Amino acid sequence: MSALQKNSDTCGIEQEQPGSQINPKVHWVGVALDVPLGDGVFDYKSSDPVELGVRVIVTFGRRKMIGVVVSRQDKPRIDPEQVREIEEVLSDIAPLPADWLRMAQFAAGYYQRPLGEVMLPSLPAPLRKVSAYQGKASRGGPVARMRKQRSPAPLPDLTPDQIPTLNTEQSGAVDQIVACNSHQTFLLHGVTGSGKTEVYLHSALHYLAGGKQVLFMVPEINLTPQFEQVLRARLVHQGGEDVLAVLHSGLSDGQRLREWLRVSTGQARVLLGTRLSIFTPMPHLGLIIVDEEHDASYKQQDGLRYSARDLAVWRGHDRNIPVVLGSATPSLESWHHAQKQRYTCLSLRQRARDVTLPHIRLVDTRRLELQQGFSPQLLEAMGKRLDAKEQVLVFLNRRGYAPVLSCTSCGWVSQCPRCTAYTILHRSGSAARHHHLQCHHCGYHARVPEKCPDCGDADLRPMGRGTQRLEEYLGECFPAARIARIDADSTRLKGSAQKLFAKVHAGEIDILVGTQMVAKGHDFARLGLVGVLNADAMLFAQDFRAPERLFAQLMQVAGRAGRHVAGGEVIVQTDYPEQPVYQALLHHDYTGFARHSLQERESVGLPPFAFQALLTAEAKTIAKALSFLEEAKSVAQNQFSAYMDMAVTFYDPVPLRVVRVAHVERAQLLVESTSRPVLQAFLSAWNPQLGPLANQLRVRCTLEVDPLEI
Ligand SMILES: Nc1ncnc2c1ncn2[C@@H]1O[C@H](COP(=O)(O)OP(=O)(O)OP(=O)(O)O)[C@@H](O)[C@H]1O
Ligand SMILES: [Zn+2]
Repeated sequence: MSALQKNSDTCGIEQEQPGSQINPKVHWVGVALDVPLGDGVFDYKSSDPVELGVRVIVTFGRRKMIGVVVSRQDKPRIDPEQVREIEEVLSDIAPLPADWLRMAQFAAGYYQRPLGEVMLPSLPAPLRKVSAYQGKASRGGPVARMRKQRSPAPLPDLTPDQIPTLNTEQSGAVDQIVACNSHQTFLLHGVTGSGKTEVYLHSALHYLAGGKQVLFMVPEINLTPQFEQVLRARLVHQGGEDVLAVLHSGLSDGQRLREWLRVSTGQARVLLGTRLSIFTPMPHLGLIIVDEEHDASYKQQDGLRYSARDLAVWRGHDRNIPVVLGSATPSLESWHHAQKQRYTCLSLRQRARDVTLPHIRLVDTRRLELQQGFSPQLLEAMGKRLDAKEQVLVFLNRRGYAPVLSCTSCGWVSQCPRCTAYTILHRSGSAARHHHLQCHHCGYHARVPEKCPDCGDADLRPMGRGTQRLEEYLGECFPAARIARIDADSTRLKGSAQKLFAKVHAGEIDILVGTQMVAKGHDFARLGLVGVLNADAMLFAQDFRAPERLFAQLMQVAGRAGRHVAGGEVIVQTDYPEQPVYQALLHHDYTGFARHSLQERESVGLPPFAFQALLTAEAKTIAKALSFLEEAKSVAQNQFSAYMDMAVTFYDPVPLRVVRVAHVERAQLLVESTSRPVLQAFLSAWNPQLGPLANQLRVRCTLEVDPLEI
């Protein structure tokens, strides 16, 4: 066994106890390390007292690592002879504050991860890399190096556009938010274009004036750079040049460190960031805003699978400050909390500008002849809008040229050799060198075969369509129109999404074709018509959240139409116009949709009326994955039967919808309870058994709490 054993008992963060005994000669501490063992906290010693929250360099096994001191104890929990000395105490930044430590501890417990795996990855990379501190290149460490560098040139002083006067609904909402001087969670439910941003801004300015910091979370920043500019322009007048810091995954390590330091020292007062920003220390935090709170990107999908929105509510409660969750289509979880008066609902029912919500038309495609997926109605409406010099948005949530390539004589279809999935035909431009087949699950690339690999026939045809094919077809239909496609392919290069959106905003684009990237948040001024293709694909998905997601997506994309000029229209093509999702959309009826969906969820005991955790297994074969899950289930039923009596229930292990990805086969086991504390207690007991079992059966497993996709 290595010199460092994992602590046998659960090592939480020390609650400061006045007068607690500390050995005068040796100081025993618990250090959280990014190591997937036990609770992620390991014993070390020091001859000097060490503060909680301080970062230290230690040796773990044979490696040097940076860790965070999270506890001090009278004696170590392993043989004192085996405890190593802390090598270096890093004092280039202040100790991580107590509330940050508390939140990390909460997240580790709630999401069932070792504490070190929560803490360390949430810090900017240079602060957790030993090489940044030791060796020739370190030059005093990353913080000192950064201070020596010149600060980036000051940003141009932007004058804000005309600041609108709040309408009655907006000022009512702001009044309630700013009147709150303790914890309260507000659900700002405002229809698309109702001016939620102004409510956030006014509330933020109020807390800034009171000397507080504001955390403003958004699902994505790359897509909405103009929002950052607007925010900056509005804030500098109150908070000075340095007021805004921005954090998202597109920043370099150095940029991220700089922004993190500015916020955690209290210098920058507003942090605009994506989900990772929830873990930034903010000494004067006074308000948290979560825009588009329903957005799935608040949920991290690997490593620590946390929900930044849920942690925001926790943090607000812990710091005793208000939290504002805003959306035109709140998640059913948040809506349910509001219905139960746990959250305070603030409603904006009207659009802020003098326009109504767009008119929605369902085009029944059952008996229609479609041309490349377009109904005659949609094409005609597009023509009219273009003639009137308005912009048109065509929404299809599928990138690539066609979802599969197929042989007309033998029925061969293009399949990924590594996954149970088709390869997608990609074709940007007409030259054959721009054509290839791509797997959207594992990234596999292949050239397009000249003839069928099975029968040799040369007649291979694309089946179905993606955004590239729509773009091509629209070019033929509307040769004079300037068309832009915005999807993950067209925006791969850094800055390209910004450029494309800037062109749309500048009126240099007539038709915008895009995936869900174009659906959110954008305040297009000239967009008159939105056309939605192939929404039905999401209608009958297995996941019980699929209708909720579809409805939110349709409401959001529809909400891009007619925001500044009257007469906006949305055309949704469907084979199932009678479906409740479409009927609710037709009437812009979020409330009705939510009521109906919650009733349904309640009657079958699904979230938010139940709490779930998902155990996923990955193995060489599906049989192995399934047998691990069976074994895990029987461990639960045999060893923890008390929880089964307390309403913890298991579904059967099942293969994932796409079973094999990159040669790995996957299955899942869903656990559910009507009580969150009971589920939590059960998971804490069960989870430590899973790692050893998985090792034994040569399976990789992950446990996810509150999974969004099932
Ligand atoms: N009080 C107001 N008077 C006039 N215009 C306003 C007012 N408040 C906001 N606006 C304008 O209304 C438009 C929509 O506002 P905003 O983008 O904040 O909507 P939103 O509620 O965030 O919508 P979505 O959920 O669709 O993103 C913007 O162009 C904004 O400048
Ligand atoms: Zn693949």
